[in-house]
This record gives sequence, C-alpha cells and structure tokens, in this order.
Amino acid sequence: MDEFGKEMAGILLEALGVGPERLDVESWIMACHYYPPCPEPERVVGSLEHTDPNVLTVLAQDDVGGLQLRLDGGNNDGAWVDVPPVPGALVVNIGDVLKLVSNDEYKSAVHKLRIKSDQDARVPVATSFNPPKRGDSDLLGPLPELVTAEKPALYRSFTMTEFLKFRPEFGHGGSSTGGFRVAHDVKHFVSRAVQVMDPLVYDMEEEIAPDM
Ligand SMILES: O=C(O)CCC(=O)C(=O)O
Ligand SMILES: [Fe+2]
Repeated sequence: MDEFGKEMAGILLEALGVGPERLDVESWIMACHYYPPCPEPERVVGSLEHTDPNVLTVLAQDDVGGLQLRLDGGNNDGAWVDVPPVPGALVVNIGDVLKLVSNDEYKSAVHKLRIKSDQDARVPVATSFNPPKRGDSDLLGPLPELVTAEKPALYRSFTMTEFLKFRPEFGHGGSSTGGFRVAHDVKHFVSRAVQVMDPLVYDMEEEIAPDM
C-alpha cells in the first residue's frame, strides 16, 4: 500500500515535469464509512462539503452511490454533480497537500456525500495517503520548479504541524488551503472577506429586525 501511494503521487508529479521524489507519501489510513439508509433520504445531510486534507484519497465506492463533486470553472461553475459508482473502478481525489505543493496545478476536489437510498446502507472504503509529518522546521510549499514570474507562489510555506492544526480549528467542512494563501489575488481576498462577513451581517439583521 505504501508503494501504491508513492507511485500514484509520483506519476502525478511527473505529469507536471517534476521529479516523483519531490513529494513523499509516507503513511496511509483506511477508513470504512457507514451511511445508514433512511426512509426520507432527501432530508438527511450525509457529510459536509470538504476537500481532503492529504496528498490524495483512493475511494472504493459501493454500488449505492451518493458521492457528489462541485464543479470548478466552466459554465456550470459551482454546480454539484453525482459521481456514480462504476463497478470495479476506484475514485482518486486530489487532496489539499498536492494542491498547495503543485501551486494549484492540481485542484483538490470539493465533495460531499448525500444519502441516496431508503433501503441500502452505503459502505465505501477511503484510503488517505499522507506526507511525512517531519519536524517543525521542515517546510512544505509550492515547489520552486512550479513557481514562475507569470505564476508566483500562491501559498506560503508551512509545516505539517501547522497544516494538521488548520482543520480542527476551522472544522471538517471546507478546505485546509485558505490559511496559507498569499495575497497576489485581491479578488480571492475580497470574496473570502464577504464569506466571513455574511453570517455576521445576517445575525445583525436578525437582531435589528427579527420579524423581517
Ligand atoms: O463516503 C464517501 O464516499 C466519501 C468519504 C470522504 O469524503 C472521505 O473519506 O474523505
Ligand atoms: Fe473526502
């Protein structure tokens, strides 16, 4: 399994013209999820939308389905689409570490899980491949080979300790990459600020005019 993770990450790096050894995969965790059936499946929140906080995840879906992916870019930007199970196929999700290290050449897939069936439980097996934890002085970040004048580093360097702290602080929903973003892209910061302000403005409106 160790070799499988190293090889997958290595192939993805080589596709960018980078040496396969530039991002090591050292450990893996296998999680078997269980989503029980529900008589009213459309009323159940299966899992929050998130990206995976790792290098990559290999997912063996069962035949019940329910995995959804948020489209990024194009005419249907932001739309959710089903990822139907294909017998014998594995789904490979790019994780946040690969997104950061590849300087956004790879995007971590935003996904969530909806309950589909009122009869059958969904029991997928997700294997998460992770980089070495290393010490607090060992930095990860956009690989210098992928940073150019036209495409400067989009993220600052970080330690795995910092990276792993980010998710518990901000919750499972969302992504681990926002905290490391560098301010080249003003639009990104304005839209983040609006996202953060939105619930505050909503609360204030409720307080000021609760019946409106
Ligand atoms: O239940 C699923 O199919 C998705 C699980 C998942 O998103 C994860 O393990 O990160
Ligand atoms: Fe996930």
